[in-house]
Amino acid sequence: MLKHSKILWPSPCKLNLFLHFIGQRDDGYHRLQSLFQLIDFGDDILIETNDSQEIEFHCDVAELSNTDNLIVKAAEALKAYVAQATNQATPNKAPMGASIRLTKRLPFGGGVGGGSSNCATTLVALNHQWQLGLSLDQLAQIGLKLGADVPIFVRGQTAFVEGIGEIITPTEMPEIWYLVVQPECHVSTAKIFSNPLLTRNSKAITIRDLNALGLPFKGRNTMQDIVCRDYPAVAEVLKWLVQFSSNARMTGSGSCLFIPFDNEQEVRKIATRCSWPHFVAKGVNQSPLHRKLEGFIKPD
Ligand SMILES: C[C@@](CO)(OP(=O)(O)O)[C@H](O)COP(=O)(O)OP(=O)(O)OC[C@H]1O[C@@H](n2ccc(N)nc2=O)[C@H](O)[C@@H]1O
Ligand SMILES: Nc1ncnc2c1ncn2[C@@H]1O[C@H](COP(=O)(O)OP(=O)(O)O)[C@@H](O)[C@H]1O
Repeated sequence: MLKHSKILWPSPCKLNLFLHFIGQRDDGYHRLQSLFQLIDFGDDILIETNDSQEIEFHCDVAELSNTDNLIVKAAEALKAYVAQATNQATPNKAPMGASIRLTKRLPFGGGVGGGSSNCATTLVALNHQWQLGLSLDQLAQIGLKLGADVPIFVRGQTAFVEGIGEIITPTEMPEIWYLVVQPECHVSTAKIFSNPLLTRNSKAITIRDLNALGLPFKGRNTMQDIVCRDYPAVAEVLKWLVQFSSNARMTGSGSCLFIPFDNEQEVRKIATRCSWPHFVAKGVNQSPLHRKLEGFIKPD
């Protein structure tokens, strides 16, 4: 019989240290190249499994407290995948119920991937707690249908990313500090992607070029100029950040911006002068989610 468990899981965020587009697929989706830096800061997801077949979801943010949430969608997608994989003649009767509570710290729709990370954490956590034994590959496949950035969080490693987010090459980055600032506006990802001025033919690079070209910090986010033009609140934060670092940059399709720093004290001092919502956190090569998972799997 399945032993029930109650576990608190981390759901970290990411920063795109550079981001450009090298073409479009037949379905219109843009083929990107990016360095996804995982960050040791994020939401918490508390999962308690139970004997029902129901997914119960609670969240401290009213706006996200509905079944449209990527957490609920992840749990349902996992159940559907298992149901399909199980021989119909001997349907899987194992209880797949859970009560899930999200504590939200990450801005949503800010380009830090909070929703995608919540989705990935739910897949990885429920696979562990329901003892499904699916591989990270299988979980990434399920996740990709729910969002392009989900597989990166399922893999849980800082990585050079291609395709629309499904081609992932882990790479080690210096584990430095970041100040992440959230301008007072929400950027529509779809709107930025549909802007005719967006550069869609950047020169494709290889992972070897990362060092040779001085990337990621010498790279750029090709969405940044368009977002700054359409959203003055983003331009205002960028202007404030560039006085502290020439590497100030937007993450994803915005609206959040960041500056990298080697020195924690220095970045924390700058943060005290920041009047917009913000956080300071460290870049990590391995996701805190996978560190937690390893803790369960490692022998004593
Ligand atoms: C560009 C990135 C980099 O991380 O931005 P952020 O979401 O983090 O800000 C992501 O890959 C964003 O992917 P994702 O988060 O799945 O985008 P969605 O909001 O689902 O996409 C909204 C719309 O943007 C377009 N879209 C999205 C991804 C992509 N590679 N090409 C596209 O053309 C599609 O029209 C899609 O319907
Ligand atoms: N658990 C969740 N956390 C955050 N956003 C969610 C969640 N579930 C669904 N969403 C929806 O997904 C959208 C994008 O979320 P998010 O991944 O945080 O954006 P981004 O990739 O720009 O950081 C949000 O605006 C929200 O409407």
